[in-house]
Amino acid sequence: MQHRLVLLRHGKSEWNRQNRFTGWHDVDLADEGVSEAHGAGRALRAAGFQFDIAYTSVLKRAIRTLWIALDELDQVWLPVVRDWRLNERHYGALQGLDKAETAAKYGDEQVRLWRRGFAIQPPAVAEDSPYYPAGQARYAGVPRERLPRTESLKDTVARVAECWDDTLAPQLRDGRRLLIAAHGNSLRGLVKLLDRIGDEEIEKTEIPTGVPLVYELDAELRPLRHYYLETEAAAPAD
Ligand SMILES: O=C(O)[C@H](O)COP(=O)(O)O
Repeated sequence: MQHRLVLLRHGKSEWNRQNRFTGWHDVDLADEGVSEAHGAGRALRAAGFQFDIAYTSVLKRAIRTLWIALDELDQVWLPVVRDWRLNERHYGALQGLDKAETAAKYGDEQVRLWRRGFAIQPPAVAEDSPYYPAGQARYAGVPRERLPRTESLKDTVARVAECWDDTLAPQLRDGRRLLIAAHGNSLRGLVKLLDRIGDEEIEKTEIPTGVPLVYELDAELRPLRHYYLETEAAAPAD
């Protein structure tokens, strides 16, 4: 093993709890999600993990999860980079909708296609929608044409791949130990890249909230194995 990389999906959020499509909406952690974040940090510390740099998105549910985990690791001094390309997938006009009500309105199959179809984009938000990110201060440095009104998983994978190529992989090659606190679909995208999972196959990959996923990589950053740490909140997933 040459490198170890830890991926951590944020703890359960208020809208996860309410079963609402969240996407780029900046919702906070639910109390349960705060507990999950503490459990993740304690599991990492118990397993002896230390990091050189952390990456996260510009959404508070991931940032706060990282802060809590670093506090448990006694590494709050760690350099942290917030990169919009690690944001959750933008869910377009579905953001804010209850997933069950949406299925009742459009049918289970349509919602399944929107949620887990690889190249399918939900309906886009209008440019005057509060869910259109252009004009929000946190995206001031992002060219307007890059800011989505909706995204497929394919779109999300493309921006995560760019972040991997220009930032994450070079850090690993330089021997730095990375902790990445992000979102269900941006991490599914990273896992897809690492494990070379097919466009159809990725539908079966789900990542639990608040459970550290450890990747052991060879010198060429190819995965040798991956595993979840056991946390107080969750036994290792299969
Ligand atoms: O953005 C959201 O709604 C969730 O974080 C991910 O939702 P999904 O599991 O339906 O893609």
